[in-house]
Amino acid sequence: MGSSPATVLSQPKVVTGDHGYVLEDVPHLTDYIQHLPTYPNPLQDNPAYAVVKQYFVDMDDTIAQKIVVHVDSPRGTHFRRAGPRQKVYFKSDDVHACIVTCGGLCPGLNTVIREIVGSLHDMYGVTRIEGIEGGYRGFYSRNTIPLTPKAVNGIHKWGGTIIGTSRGGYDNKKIVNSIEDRGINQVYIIGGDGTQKGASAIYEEVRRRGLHVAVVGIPKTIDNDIPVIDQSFGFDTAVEEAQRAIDAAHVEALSNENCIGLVKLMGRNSGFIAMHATLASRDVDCCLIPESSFYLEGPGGLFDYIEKRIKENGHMVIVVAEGAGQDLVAESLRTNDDKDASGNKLLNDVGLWLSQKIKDHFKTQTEMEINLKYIDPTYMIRAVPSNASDNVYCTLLAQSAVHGAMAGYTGFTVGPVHDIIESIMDEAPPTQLLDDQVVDNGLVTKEPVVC
Ligand SMILES: Nc1ncnc2c1ncn2[C@@H]1O[C@H](COP(=O)(O)OP(=O)(O)OP(=O)(O)O)[C@@H](O)[C@H]1O
Ligand SMILES: O=P(O)(O)OC[C@H]1O[C@](O)(CO)[C@@H](O)[C@@H]1O
Ligand SMILES: [Mg+2]
Repeated sequence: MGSSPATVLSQPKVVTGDHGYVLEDVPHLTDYIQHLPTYPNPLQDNPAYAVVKQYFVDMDDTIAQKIVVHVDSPRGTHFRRAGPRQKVYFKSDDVHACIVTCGGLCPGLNTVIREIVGSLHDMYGVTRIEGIEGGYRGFYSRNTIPLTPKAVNGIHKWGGTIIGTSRGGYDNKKIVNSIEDRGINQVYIIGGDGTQKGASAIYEEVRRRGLHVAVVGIPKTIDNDIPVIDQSFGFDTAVEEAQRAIDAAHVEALSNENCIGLVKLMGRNSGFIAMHATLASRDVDCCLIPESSFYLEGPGGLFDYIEKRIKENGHMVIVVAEGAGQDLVAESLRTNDDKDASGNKLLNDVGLWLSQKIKDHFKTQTEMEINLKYIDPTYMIRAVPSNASDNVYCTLLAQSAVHGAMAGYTGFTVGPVHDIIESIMDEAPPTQLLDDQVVDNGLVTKEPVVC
């Protein structure tokens, strides 16, 4: 087996075809290692799959990013479909896999860990799987945790991550040295935008060294702020959990005179949790999100609206995403330039600030006496185990990641596009709204489809 280490950053693999067809392909080990041996996929001998007629994904299957088209639209961007391939680029006995979780907690982390272990073990007969403890820094500062099917059996019922997580501590050279020294050849990296930027750089360094190592990212963010994919895992659970806080705020608001129930929900740069929880609840009068600015005073301002709703209804419920109104908070509090260990800007507490502003306004500017009940369930919505639908989703993601690595793909992430799981080039996902999302009256919505 010959290898030729690449000296420059890998180029995006883009394949074009007729009628404006574009395939954003994912890197493969054979892009930089020649003459890699292949093996038949052991799944073909697995009795569990004997009844399935076509189990393997056709090598040419790709999925269109946009499914709303016009008669003369170009075929547009496509992604490679994830799933098991007929040929694999690792002998099961030779696989030495590791899993790491980084960034904030998210429901479903343990399910993904469990299902990576289960897929590697049950589908491919892999027995050497280790957990990297406490995020990226664990690669070079901690011992690994052996992950067997028995060790991970019940963990999908628990919140958090059994291997721990952290922010900061990213050292590309030390991490890749550790991968090389330990003889690890499959790296599963579960985390958000920061983590995936780190994963992409790990892939580049692995490639530069010409290593037979597959690097796979599994996108995680409770904020659901990843473009391209339909939804991130744990989001459904978080929205469900947020309902409890909104329900409590509504009960308080209903039961007390002139009462405002105010709930702050997670969402640093995006209001997806706040918006979905609002749409699901139907008890929320006003939802404030980072994507849409608002103002407090004067006609059309928030105070004006609160006064109107209280007069009409005797109560109201407000949901505010943690990243909303940061410009306004910064005007009245000191500018906060603090950052967390990963370099993320630390936000001012919009919930407390808004509570105080509303109370002050009604006390000093109106005759109306109000009651305000503030609920901050921040960590409660992400420290819970994943719900049933997230569990199924996490399982599919984990299986797709394992199939992709076994098939020799590397430097990619997996995620659903139109409910079909794709392999997507591993590059930093920007945290911004997609083209087909519209902002209207403080609410962000995906463009509706009429069937
Ligand atoms: N640009 C980057 N390059 C390399 N590593 C990074 C980069 N940004 C962040 N990291 C590393 O990735 C890890 C996780 O980053 P971060 O704390 O920002 O969480 P995240 O993955 O974005 O998840 P969350 O959704 O919780 O924000 C940290 O160890 C951090 O040092
Ligand atoms: O307090 P921590 O653990 O840094 O995490 C808080 C952040 O994590 C997130 O949930 C993203 O994972 C953000 O919504 C939030 O700002
Ligand atoms: Mg992040």
